[in-house]
Amino acid sequence: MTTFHEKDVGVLISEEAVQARVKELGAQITRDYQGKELTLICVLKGSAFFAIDLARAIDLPLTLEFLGVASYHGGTESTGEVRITTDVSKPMAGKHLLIIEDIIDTGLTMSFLLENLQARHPASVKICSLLEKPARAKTKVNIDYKGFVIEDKFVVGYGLDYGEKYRNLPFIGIWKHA
Ligand SMILES: O=P(O)(O)OC[C@H]1O[C@H](OP(=O)(O)OP(=O)(O)O)[C@H](O)[C@@H]1O
Ligand code: HPA
Ligand SMILES: [Mg+2]
Repeated sequence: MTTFHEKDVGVLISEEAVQARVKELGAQITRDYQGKELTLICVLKGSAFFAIDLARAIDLPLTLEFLGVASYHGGTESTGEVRITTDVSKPMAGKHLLIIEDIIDTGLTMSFLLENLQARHPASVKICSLLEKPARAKTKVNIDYKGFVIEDKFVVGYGLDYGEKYRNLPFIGIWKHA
């Protein structure tokens, strides 16, 4: 049992609930992309755990790409400046892209990603996010595959960090000191 977090983090969405929802999303994506060549864009670092679990829940021959961006720099507020830290390994032209995110909070990261990827002339771009926090939205993002809508709390776990910590918790938790 992991217990290091208990003073600082309370459970919001259990490991079981997260895993059940990942399986449902995987089944839905499998149905929707039949006959298409799917490329999953795992947005580092936050979506790494979700993207890997989701990839295993999709019954299709897919390609996995990693794209690193950062704007929170370990804190609880977006700096508003999104930077690419690692780019994908191949041209994205003509591909069916599904961007995988852990959370859409202000929406600034996803707006940046959409604009950046659309400029590479893919066949299609859709969005899959495990979490949406609508209370903080600064720009409207249409999420094609959504895991859970959450309240206006800073969350950690299952890829999400505070100061680079807590990504390895298997559940979504609320950071108690924000
Ligand atoms: O909707 P937004 O307000 O833009 O917030 C969402 C983004 O912020 C987090 O990334 P972060 O910049 O913390 O980098 P990380 O994934 O490496 O933690 C998260 O993983 C999303 O990518
Ligand atoms: O609530 C959050 N937690 C961790 N990282 C984040 N990045 C955007 N929102 C969050
Ligand atoms: Mg972060």
